[in-house]
Amino acid sequence: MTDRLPHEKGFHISWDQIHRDSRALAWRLEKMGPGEAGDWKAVVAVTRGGMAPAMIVARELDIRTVDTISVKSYDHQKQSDAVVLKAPDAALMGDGTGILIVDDLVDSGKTLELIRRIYPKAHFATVYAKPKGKPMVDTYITEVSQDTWIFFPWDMALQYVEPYRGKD
Ligand SMILES: O=P(O)(O)OC[C@H]1O[C@H](OP(=O)(O)OP(=O)(O)O)[C@H](O)[C@@H]1O
Ligand code: HPA
Ligand SMILES: [Mg+2]
Repeated sequence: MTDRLPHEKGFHISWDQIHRDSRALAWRLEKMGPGEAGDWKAVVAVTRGGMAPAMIVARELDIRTVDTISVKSYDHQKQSDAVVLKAPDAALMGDGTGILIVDDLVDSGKTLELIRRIYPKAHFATVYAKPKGKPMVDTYITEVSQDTWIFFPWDMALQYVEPYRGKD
């Protein structure tokens, strides 16, 4: 979904902000992995929005094994109609143990619900979370209200705005 509904508030995130928030996510996830050192086996980005946060998390935590999962959800149909378009490496994933799955945000929770069903033991992390989707996330940084639409820097461009006093 790309259009903002009339009741939705806009929350505009700059590159600097997503970088800071993704770093904060990484620091929170440090030592939370399984095993003695609390390390993660791999980071899996939920494409496409999870790729920038996943890269920043992987860099901060020095994780070199990074894979992707692509989920397509069909808004006009039922939740169960979300499908995996591209799966990560099966041998790497197993049941998800030791795997850190990263997305930019959770909204309805539909995307992560599907991924959770496939990898029940994985750890799910997002930078932003809306209340409805929160039960699907293990770790997140900032909560926004359900009626907020988050605008990410990769979907925006700098543009001219009229001076405030010039508006009618
Ligand atoms: O919790 P949900 O209601 O499932 O929504 C959250 C998902 O929706 C957006 O991705 P989208 O499917 O729009 O694709 P994109 O990442 O390629 O932009 C966002 O990046 C999350 O992955
Ligand atoms: O608030 C949002 N912003 C951008 N993409 C999204 N996909 C679901 N919710 C959102
Ligand atoms: Mg996405």
